[in-house]
Amino acid sequence: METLSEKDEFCVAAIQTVSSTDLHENLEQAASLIRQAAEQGAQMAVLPEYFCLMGRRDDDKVALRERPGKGPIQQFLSESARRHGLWLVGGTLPLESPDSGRIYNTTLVYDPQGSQAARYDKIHLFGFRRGEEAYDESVTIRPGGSEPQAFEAPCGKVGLSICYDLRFPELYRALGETSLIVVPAAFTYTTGSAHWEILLRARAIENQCYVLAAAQGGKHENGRRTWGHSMLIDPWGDVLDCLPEGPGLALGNISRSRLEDVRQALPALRHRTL
Ligand SMILES: NC(=O)CC(=O)C(=O)O
Repeated sequence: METLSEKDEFCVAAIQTVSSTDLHENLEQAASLIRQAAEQGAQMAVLPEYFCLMGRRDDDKVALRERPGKGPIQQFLSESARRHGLWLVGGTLPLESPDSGRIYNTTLVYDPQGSQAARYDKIHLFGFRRGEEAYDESVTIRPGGSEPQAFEAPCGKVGLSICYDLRFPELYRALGETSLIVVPAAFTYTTGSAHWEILLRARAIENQCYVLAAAQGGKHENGRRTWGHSMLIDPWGDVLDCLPEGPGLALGNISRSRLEDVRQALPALRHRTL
């Protein structure tokens, strides 16, 4: 495996989708964007939360649940990683849980050979109520255990998190030092316009690492509107690329020397006392 010490830059892409209520249509959209990412040199691609379904009802995703290691969504992810020879952080998909009416909202990671390299079940479940807008993920989703999850890639350690997790900085501290944090997400238009970029940049600055966030972004068939603004942020907190709305990519390089420069100039990670 070629690592960053041999070659300083590792190209990553956040894929933004506007997913519909149709699984096959969504997989086709994802397939085309993964191909575009690979053609533009991405060695790792991240899909957004719920890339395979933005259902009309909250429990539509429960009907789509798969057993670990089995099912069309997992097959699609594994084959896509292998076909394009890239690391694929598979957004989220519904995996069965011990509860009858609830699923895990899970990120699976595949290596360039198509083998599963990591699994993370969303820990923090979104709840929001204001005016007509109301969300309560805990009705259909069982929270994951409190263990943070990461995997090793050629760019170094990659920490996993999903959407609403972004509001809980203790999760990222618990991951330890990472080169990159990935955030598949589907932030609402309301909360995203207020908080999304600030939260992402804060996580990059306080953990002195790259943050790659892949979002849903646009008006969905189910009436929802998501904020989009998929982006790559560097360890100084600068936004390297951002896609405001619509399907597409935010793309850029992870550089070991940039990570080291920021950590050396401002050794905040070493100054922690708690
Ligand atoms: N949709 C989410 O899980 C989170 C969100 O929109 C927010 O935190 O705001």
